[in-house]
Amino acid sequence: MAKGLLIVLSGPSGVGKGTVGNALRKRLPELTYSVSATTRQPRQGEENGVNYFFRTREQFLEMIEKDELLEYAEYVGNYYGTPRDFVEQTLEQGKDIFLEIEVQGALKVKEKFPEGIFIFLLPPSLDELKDRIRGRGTETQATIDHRMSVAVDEMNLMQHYDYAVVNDEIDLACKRIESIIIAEHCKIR
Ligand SMILES: Nc1nc2c(ncn2[C@@H]2O[C@H](COP(=O)(O)OP(=O)(O)O)[C@@H](O)[C@H]2O)c(=O)[nH]1
Ligand SMILES: Nc1ncnc2c1ncn2[C@@H]1O[C@H](COP(=O)(O)OP(=O)(O)O)[C@@H](O)[C@H]1O
Repeated sequence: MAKGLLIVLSGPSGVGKGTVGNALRKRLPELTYSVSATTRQPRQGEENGVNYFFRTREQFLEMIEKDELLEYAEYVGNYYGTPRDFVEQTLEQGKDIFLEIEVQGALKVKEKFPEGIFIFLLPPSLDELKDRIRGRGTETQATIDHRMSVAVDEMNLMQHYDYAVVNDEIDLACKRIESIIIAEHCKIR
């Protein structure tokens, strides 16, 4: 049986990865989504095992030690990582798996899965990006400034990706991602 496709959506904080990822879940319910582990505190409405596996720093370090993570990154003071077994089992079953992760982690996944499909989500402009981070209301001014400076560095890594998708409108961005997945399945390998 052919293996599934590993699809990675990445891009700067606040660009809309979570929003587009959630919209995609509704449009493409047959796609399997990886749930990451993190040491950050749950935000209102977030559920353990659904949005993230919320873990203590000790638990996370143990996952690293046991090599249970496909990749992990420290991002704005917290750890985030992709549980390895779930990704590998999904691909072995011939199903596609979708990861929504930040840029450092995506590049580590690329080293292990160069055949993956790497999609970079872009904001319509940097001003719009700042407005989105601020508008979400989850950040203080200091973390907004930090996230913006990280975002500018992250944009420079776009060249390592296969596709660039502008998140101007959520529906359009989803349609572009859906089209990429369809095209990749039609590709002669
Ligand atoms: N490397 C890596 N990054 C992740 C993972 N899960 C989530 N992220 C990224 O971590 C960053 C921060 O996530 P979060 O705290 O939920 O904030 P938000 O995505 O900016 O709302 C985002 O860029 C996520 O895409 C993961 O498993 N590995
Ligand atoms: N296409 C869009 N147009 C307008 N606002 C958007 C769009 N996509 C996302 N947003 C808003 O931008 C903010 C950041 O989105 P989020 O999904 O949390 O980003 P990320 O996961 O990349 O950090 C949220 O307030 C979200 O509602």
